[in-house]
Amino acid sequence: MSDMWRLLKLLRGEWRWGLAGVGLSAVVSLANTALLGLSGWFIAAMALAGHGGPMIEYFTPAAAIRGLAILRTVGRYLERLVTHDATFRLLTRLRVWFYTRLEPLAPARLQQYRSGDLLSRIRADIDSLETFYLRVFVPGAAALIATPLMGAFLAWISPRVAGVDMVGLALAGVAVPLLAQRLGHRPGGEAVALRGRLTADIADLTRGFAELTVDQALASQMARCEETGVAQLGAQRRLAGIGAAGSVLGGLVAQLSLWLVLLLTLPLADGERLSGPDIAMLGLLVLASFEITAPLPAAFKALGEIMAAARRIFEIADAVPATRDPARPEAAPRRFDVRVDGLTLRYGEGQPNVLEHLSFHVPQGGCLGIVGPSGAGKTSLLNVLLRFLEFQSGAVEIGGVPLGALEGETVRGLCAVVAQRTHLFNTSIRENLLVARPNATDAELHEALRQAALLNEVRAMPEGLETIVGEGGRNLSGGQARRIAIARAVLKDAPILLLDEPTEGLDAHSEQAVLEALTRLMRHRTTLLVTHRPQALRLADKVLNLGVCYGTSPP
Ligand SMILES: Nc1ncnc2c1ncn2[C@@H]1O[C@H](COP(=O)(O)OP(=O)(O)OP(=O)(O)O)[C@@H](O)[C@H]1O
Repeated sequence: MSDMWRLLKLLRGEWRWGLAGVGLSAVVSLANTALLGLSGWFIAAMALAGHGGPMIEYFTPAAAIRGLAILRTVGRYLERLVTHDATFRLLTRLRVWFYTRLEPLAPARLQQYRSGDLLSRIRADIDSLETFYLRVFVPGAAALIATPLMGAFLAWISPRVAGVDMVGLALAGVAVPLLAQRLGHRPGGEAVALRGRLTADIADLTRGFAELTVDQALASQMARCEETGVAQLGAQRRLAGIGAAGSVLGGLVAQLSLWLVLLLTLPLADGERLSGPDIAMLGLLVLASFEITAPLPAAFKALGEIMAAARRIFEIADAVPATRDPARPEAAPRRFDVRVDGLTLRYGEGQPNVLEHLSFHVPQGGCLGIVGPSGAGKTSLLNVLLRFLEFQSGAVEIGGVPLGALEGETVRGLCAVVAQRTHLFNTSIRENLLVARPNATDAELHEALRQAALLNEVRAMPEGLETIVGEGGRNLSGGQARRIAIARAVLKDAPILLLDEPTEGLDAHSEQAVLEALTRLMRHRTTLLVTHRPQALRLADKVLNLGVCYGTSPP
């Protein structure tokens, strides 16, 4: 119930549109029911008049029928317009809300999620929440408004007919939907979880296509995707079956109510307490009134799926970011030496310390090489400096200002990163460079490429700066991708450089080109260089061996 309440609260921002949609939906349902009832009465009355029965004045009912038909058509059009507009507004609001919750979690708190699963939450799960408004909230609230009005009108003509209709509507609008919701709870949850798993499996398949092909594991990964797909299809099929059974049951209740109303009212016709046309009208009113509750079984069947999607969204939205910005942040420092004093870091309660009592000082413009075995905490240290991770004890300062007193954005604005893996977007070299400085001129881009020792190679490409780098930069060599990262760092012109294995995986020739570019880049910048390559380590003034410290300044 608390998840449902939170979902309703998310609608709050669009409550005017929401209420307009509900109001229009209720009006359309009532107009439709009245149209059918009145038409039945009119046809029956006209038929009786044609057979010598009482004469009727037909202008008024004929005009009312036309009016109701117009109201129904225009109302339905407006209802679609308003509810769909409200849905798009809601989707925009939800996606922005979710993104603002998601962003501070990256990267530390999102590492536990598979990227495909996250994508599924951002896209498909949010779409499921949209269903909550269109398929659950609007028809449910419209039924709550229209049903009492319908009951009051019928009770005015015949309390017994009203009683039958209300019992029928309670069965079709409450009991059947609740049953559908109960039955749909499990397959709905399964369908959402399987959808996330399938997206993640497919993302793994496409990303790791080359490796899977080489290791002859493509068939097994595809079989895995197919297995998940089949399971998801099974859950969807069960849900569709429940929805269909709900509709059938609702229809059955409507038909039974009609028969019951006829059984109750036909004897009254003899006593002339109800005319023949009145009976036709009552029967059709009762039958048409079930249109109000018709969408509810399918909607409630979808509730399990919707709530499972909501829980997946709330799980991310409620996660606490790894670092919090201070309430009163300090201004960016003017000096850029880095001091670490007694730093201890672990990834969670009960987890071992990754870094323990670590101390060093890198003077402004100096370069500290960092070495250590795999798992020693080199990347974790860089992530602390980027304010991606909070540490347990000790002090970290940039230019004498404690890291915790600065906003994450400020800290990251002071740092440029060149890592082993450069994220390249599947677009032109120009766009990939503009990430670092969106308003850079062509001359600045060329200068950055020159400093990164990449200008001649880009000029030799037929498309030059407009060359598309391909998915994950696959049209470029590893060395070229690394030098794009260096060109980005040049464009960013940040005073602190964090280099994480910048020459790893490169051949001797590419390594030399990257090292020359790095030497230029590091001039006048404070650098922390994580590497185990002897060539790269020569760039460092001092070396810190995580585990064994030597050559570092005293804290
Ligand atoms: N998100 C995380 N949650 C829990 N433990 C983590 C997380 N990230 C890293 N670790 C652990 O922290 C330790 C240090 O990892 P880190 O990646 O910093 O080491 P590293 O020295 O950079 O290793 P490598 O040279 O292999 O990249 C490892 O034991 C690793 O398993």
